[in-house]
Amino acid sequence: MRVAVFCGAARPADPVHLQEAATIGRLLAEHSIHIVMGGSRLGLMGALADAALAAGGQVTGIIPRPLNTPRITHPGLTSLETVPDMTSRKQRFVDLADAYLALPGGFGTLDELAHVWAGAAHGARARPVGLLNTSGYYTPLLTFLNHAAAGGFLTRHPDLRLDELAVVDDDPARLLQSIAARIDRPTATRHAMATLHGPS
Ligand SMILES: CC(C)=CCNc1ncnc2c1ncn2[C@@H]1O[C@H](COP(=O)(O)O)[C@@H](O)[C@H]1O
Repeated sequence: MRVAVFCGAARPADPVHLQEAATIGRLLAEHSIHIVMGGSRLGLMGALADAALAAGGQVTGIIPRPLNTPRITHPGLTSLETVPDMTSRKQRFVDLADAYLALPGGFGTLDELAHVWAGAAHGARARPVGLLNTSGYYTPLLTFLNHAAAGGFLTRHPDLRLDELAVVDDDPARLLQSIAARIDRPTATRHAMATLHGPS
């Protein structure tokens, strides 16, 4: 089972975001969930990958060729795929992932989230999306999405419900548990993720 993780490449103002990225990386690795991510050593991406690899996890980086430099690319990933550009990378995330997780991030993270939401809105097979809402980071975005839904802008696909867009939690283990409950995949994987308990 693979989870695509979207998260910031920048150094966050509050180091709690790096700690939470590391916690998510470790939890995914401990439950043998293969991580697919942007492939960078920078920011939350680096913290997540370092922790997952230290816990024996599998981490695949998908990196656009122009960004594949020693300064940017994580040197220890279990596999690295280069793609021509950012657009191809977003498609690879969709091709590979059984679920998506967004940690705090900037335009790149928002772009990746919007890509999967837009796909679901236009009828692509919906897969669970989790938002790690550390310190309420995503609360303003959720307020905006409710505003957009109230304005009638998110309902192009008749089956799309706003509460299905994302599972939101500020606790990494609880978030992963909620995602696990929604994954339309083999029971063994669901069972592995369902053993996640509480913050650690
Ligand atoms: C110095 C420089 C150009 C660093 C950028 N280095 C990057 N390396 C790998 N993936 C990235 C990079 N920047 C953005 N991304 C993608 O966009 C997201 C992060 O962008 P952001 O920091 O949220 O906006 C990640 O999920 C990743 O898939």
